Amino acid sequence: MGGAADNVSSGSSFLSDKSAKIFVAGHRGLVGSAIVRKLQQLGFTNLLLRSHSELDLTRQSDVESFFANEKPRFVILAAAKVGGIHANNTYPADFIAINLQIQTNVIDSAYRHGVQKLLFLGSSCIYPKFAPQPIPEDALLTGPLEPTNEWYAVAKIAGIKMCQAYRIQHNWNAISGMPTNLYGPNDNFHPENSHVLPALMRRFHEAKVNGAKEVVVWGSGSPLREFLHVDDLADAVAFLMEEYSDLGHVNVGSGKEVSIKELAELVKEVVGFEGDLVWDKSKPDGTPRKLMDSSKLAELGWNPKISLKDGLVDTYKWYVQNVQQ
Ligand SMILES: NC(=O)C1=CN([C@@H]2O[C@H](COP(=O)(O)OP(=O)(O)OC[C@H]3O[C@@H](n4cnc5c(N)ncnc54)[C@H](OP(=O)(O)O)[C@@H]3O)[C@@H](O)[C@H]2O)C=CC1
Ligand SMILES: C[C@H]1O[C@H](OP(=O)(O)OP(=O)(O)OC[C@H]2O[C@@H](n3cnc4c(=O)[nH]c(N)nc43)[C@H](O)[C@@H]2O)[C@@H](O)[C@@H](O)C1=O
Repeated sequence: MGGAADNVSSGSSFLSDKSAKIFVAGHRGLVGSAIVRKLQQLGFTNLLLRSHSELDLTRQSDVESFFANEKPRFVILAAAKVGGIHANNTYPADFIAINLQIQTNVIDSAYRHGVQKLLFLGSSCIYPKFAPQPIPEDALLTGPLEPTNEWYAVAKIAGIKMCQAYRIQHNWNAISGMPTNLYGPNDNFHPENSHVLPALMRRFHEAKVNGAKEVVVWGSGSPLREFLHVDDLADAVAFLMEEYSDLGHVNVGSGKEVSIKELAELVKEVVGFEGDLVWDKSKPDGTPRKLMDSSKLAELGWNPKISLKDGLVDTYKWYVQNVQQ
């Protein structure tokens, strides 16, 4: 099959045709749902959406038939096996296998069925555990990974490299964005398998409602993390689809870091829990620090807008209206 090489030079912009067919893979998740909201705000009218039960992206022949039949013009790949430190550490086989399957099937089928441009989403965990801070894009593959999520990270690194390889060999327009830790509406609030921010929001909320005196928080509280509201990420994705078509992956962060202790205090305040924090030091801390250098994206012309405090207030409002019992 011919692939999409001709489309790289077609020159038409992402934003110029609001009737272009765009496949948003993973549209019911945290990131995919924010991207759908953003594209709808921008006026796109032809979004191609399939739930996991309608199309299992780990099934190569189903993905192949889907692309052959639907022939989307753009693809944003936000479907993945995703979880926090505990899930990554407990299900390493799922995190490496499912992610390799999804991204390999989608990227290869998209190329072979004439997709004009694809954006792959990785994660800040691709970088070495002890990378220089803030972490520049060229820190990739310069040292050992954080053991709690190396399986997921290896899959994500393979995704970046696959996009680069298809660009080099086929002149195909595949790009990669590396978001920092995200949060917002439609996050996963599972008590064990979620990321820290939704986990704490739920735990503090339930403690407040039940009149509990204390809440357990994992680890030492000292690790530093950078958080970005998912609506900012969705805005950056639309920006990259329009403005960026090159080999290197692009960091997408807020540029602001907080310790897990500071985050816990902030979530506690936003939720309105008045009890104490108890630290469970038997749980892993993970990477000590993970602040990305997002100056490449800033130089291209994009910057985040939503502060952590405002984003937390917005997310807690959403949680109370949509998730809590
Ligand atoms: N959340 C974060 O903090 C960060 C996320 N990212 C990246 O952003 C992307 C999206 O993450 P996020 O939105 O948080 O994850 P979510 O878990 O919220 O959403 C993932 C989506 O992928 C779908 N999916 C999973 N497996 C399959 C499958 N086999 N076939 C079809 N669909 C599938 C899920 O559907 P279902 O729920 O039905 O299984 C869900 O809609 C990922 O690539 C992730 O690596 C990067 C950095 C940080
Ligand atoms: C986005 C990124 O997310 C994962 O990496 P992580 O940044 O370590 O993610 P996390 O949100 O799960 O934890 C952050 C910190 O917070 C502490 N912590 C406290 N209390 C809870 C708690 O209740 N739940 C969780 N999950 N963590 C807690 C926890 O011990 C850790 O020190 C990757 O696996 C990978 O998926 C990835 O790319």
